[in-house]
Order: sequence, then structure tokens, then C-alpha cells
Amino acid sequence: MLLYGVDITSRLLLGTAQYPSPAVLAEAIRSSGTEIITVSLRREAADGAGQAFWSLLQHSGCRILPNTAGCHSAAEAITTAQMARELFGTTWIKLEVIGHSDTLQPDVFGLVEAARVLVAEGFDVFPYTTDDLVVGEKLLEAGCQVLMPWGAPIGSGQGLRNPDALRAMRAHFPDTPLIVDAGIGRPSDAAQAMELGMDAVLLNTAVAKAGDPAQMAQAMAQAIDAGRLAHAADPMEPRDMAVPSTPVLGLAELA
Ligand SMILES: CC(=O)[C@@H](O)[C@H](O)COP(=O)(O)O
Repeated sequence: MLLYGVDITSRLLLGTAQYPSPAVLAEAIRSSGTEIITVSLRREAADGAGQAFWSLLQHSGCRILPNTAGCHSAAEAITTAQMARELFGTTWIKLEVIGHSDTLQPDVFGLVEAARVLVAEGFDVFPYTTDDLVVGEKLLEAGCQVLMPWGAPIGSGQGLRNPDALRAMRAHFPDTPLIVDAGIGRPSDAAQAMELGMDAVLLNTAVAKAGDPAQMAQAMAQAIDAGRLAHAADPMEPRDMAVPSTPVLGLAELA
């Protein structure tokens, strides 16, 4: 998969927050096989995780995708992105502009506004957005080359709340990388996203809060691979009626 001209093999993007310890995070990154980890600039600065966390990220061998988690306006997200570019030395930015504190749903108006400014400043923007086609079009017009529709509210673990909308996005944007971001709870949710034809999945809480994060990271990675394989295999359509799967011709007649 090509993301802003970079060839990426693993289709699992992993968040780095809420792990019980840096060692557990490092283990989860390893067992997920991810090549991209996302880091919140605010969280990083706020909890003073400091040198140990920074060195863990650097030694992970992964590409870092800083994010603007916790920003509630376009202006705040733009400033945070500019700081992230300085700190992490990358033009990649996962753009989050939160519009509602309870649902953490994106403020799509602020998102498009911030995307336009950041693209003009040379950023490669990964917008965390709703599954709305019109917003998706506006983000592409703003210069985004990737869309990250939500599966469900961040941290909810509810899985895909609107698979039909994701299916519509796939049909409407056949050539744009689509990465489901947020709300994945179980490997089956991640597999479902891939079966719908998504290009990748970004998740955090489901791994960080699992009893065994490294094992869950591995399970997610395998589910994503399975879902991708299934999509490519062109699954059958569900039927309303039963259809015998075993031929009845040639059955022995009893009595
Ligand atoms: C880490 C990050 O970027 C989250 O904001 C992201 O949206 C993942 O959401 P979940 O924690 O629900 O997987």
C-alpha cells in the first residue's frame, strides 16, 4: 500500500497510548508487525514520558505518525501539527479536530479547514474523519491523499457501527487509501473492515487495554491479513434461503 509515496506492507497502524508500561508497548509493537505507530504530541508533552518513551519510539524501527489528538479547533490542530513536525522531523500528521467531548466525533468543518492549511504548508495529512462522502470529497479537494473514516467513537471498542457507509466510501473513492480509524474492539471488527475493502486499520485501545496486549496485537494483525485475503477472494453474497451444500443426487434409498 502506498501512503504519500511510501510503500507500506503491514496494514495495521498502532496507537501508543494507555499501555500498562513502555515495555508492554514495545512488545505489542513487535508482535503486531506494524510499520507505523501514531503518537500524540500533547500526551507526549503532557505526561512527561520523556526520554525513555522517545527512545522506545525511535528504536521501534517504525515510521512515526504524530497526531493532533485532543485538539478542539483548527487553529489548535495546526499549531500542534507544526510543533510535531519540528519534534518528530516528519511531514506526516494524523489530523484530529474533535468536535464533541462526549463522542469525540470529528469537527469536520474544522478538519477540512486545518487540512487545507497544512497541505499548503507541505504536510502529508491523514485526516480522522466521519464516514461521510461529502466530507471525504472536501478533504481530497483540500489535498489529502488518504482518508481515515471512523469505525465507532474513539476508545469505545464498538466495532463498525455503519458498515454500509464504509462500503459506500470504498465504492466512491476506489483509488484513495482508506484506513478505518477508531472504535475497533476485537479482531473480528478489524477483519470486517478489511473484508469491506478498506486498505488498513488504525487502532489503539483494543490492544492497549487487552489483558495481554502483545497477544492481542498479533491477533489483530492476523485478522487484518485474513480480512484482506478474504476481500481479494471475492466472498459469496448472503442468501435469503437455504441451499443444500451437499449434492442430493445419487443418495442411497433406504427402504
Ligand atoms: C491513538 C489514536 O490515534 C486514537 O485517537 C485512534 O483514533 C484510535 O482509536 P481507538 O483507541 O478506538 O482504537
